[in-house]
Amino acid sequence: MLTSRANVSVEATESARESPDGNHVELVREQSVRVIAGADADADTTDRGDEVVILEPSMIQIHQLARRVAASDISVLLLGETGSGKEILAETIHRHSARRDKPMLRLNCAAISESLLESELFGHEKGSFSGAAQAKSGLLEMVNGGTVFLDEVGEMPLSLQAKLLRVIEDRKVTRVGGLKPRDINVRFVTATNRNLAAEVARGAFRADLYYRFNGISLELPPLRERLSEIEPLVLMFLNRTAKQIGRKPPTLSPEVRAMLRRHPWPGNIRELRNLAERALVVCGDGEMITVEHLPVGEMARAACAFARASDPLLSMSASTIPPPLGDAGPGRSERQRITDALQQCAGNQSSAAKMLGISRTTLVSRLIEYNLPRPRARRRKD
Ligand SMILES: Nc1ncnc2c1ncn2[C@@H]1O[C@H](COP(=O)(O)OP(=O)(O)OP(=O)(O)O)[C@@H](O)[C@H]1O
Repeated sequence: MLTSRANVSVEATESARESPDGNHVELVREQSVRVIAGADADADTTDRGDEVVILEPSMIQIHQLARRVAASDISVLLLGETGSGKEILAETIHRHSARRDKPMLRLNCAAISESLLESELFGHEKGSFSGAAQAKSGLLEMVNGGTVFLDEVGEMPLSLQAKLLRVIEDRKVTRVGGLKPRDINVRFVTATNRNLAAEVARGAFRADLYYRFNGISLELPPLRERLSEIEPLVLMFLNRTAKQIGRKPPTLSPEVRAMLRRHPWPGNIRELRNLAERALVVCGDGEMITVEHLPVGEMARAACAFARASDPLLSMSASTIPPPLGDAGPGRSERQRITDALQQCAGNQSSAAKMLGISRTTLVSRLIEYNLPRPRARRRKD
């Protein structure tokens, strides 16, 4: 059974509070951090024993497929944005494969130089290059019988791609500076956040190696398309960090919950984890996490850069709203002017943009930048 709603419970409590204007009492729903149950034998955890949250139907499907695929020896290519959980999926594949009792080794192809990458993969003989004081077996030899996880494989230099292809086809590896080919038996799981097919098309990645790696590809959706997982993930990270530093688990304010759902999470779960850990250390013990505990400016900038990168129209619209005469602070007044204009135009974005003297796309980018809710499109009456 995959990690499911059953063991990712979010406890909700309701409490009565005076409204901000003091005129009435309102019910406030707070979600408190769940107590993470001990991992059951079949639950998904990372190799470090951290709990993995998988709630979104698309994610459940991918992890189920990964487990099915794990049983065969087919090579698997994992696609998805940075921080979306490719390494965790690679671990799942290894753990559910017949190679589970052998090692799984990871190599980040973007993190080291070409020559080091080659000697890490293939090993080297003594004296084969300056600094090679000892002979060293490479990853492919060391992991024999197990799984090699090549992360960011799209960054692998073409010359090394050719050598690796040879190794895969011959199932033999020769150390750098050596002559003796050694038998190897490894399964490749590779990952990239690039469009590898496009890299092949532009000649930056070898087509033959791409087909070797891409026995089957699994694509992880970005976190912004996994809305049901955002809050449980935040709560899980908060709970974990609170435990580590001996704090009471905090709760989330309704504004924070809304903000977390609106943010596009360009850094995906890694970004969310950092944000949760930071929020916990800046808020008081057992306090509710409010917007003040979040790096709002940083989030807005990241959201804006993301919107620009994913919408060429936005990147072309360089116009800014001209500041009105006598403005106190440009950031605050611009945000306020947008809110006012939208209110006056009953949420009609085109009219509000006209009123502000900017294009509709600029208005949308400002809404994202200032973390303002986008008004829903109205239906025309026939
Ligand atoms: N479903 C999940 N539940 C809990 N934690 C997760 C989940 N997915 C990812 N994480 C955590 O988020 C962080 C990033 O995940 P991971 O390293 O697997 O992403 P990635 O896609 O391989 O990133 P990159 O492309 O940058 O290498 C890790 O700390 C990981 O433990």
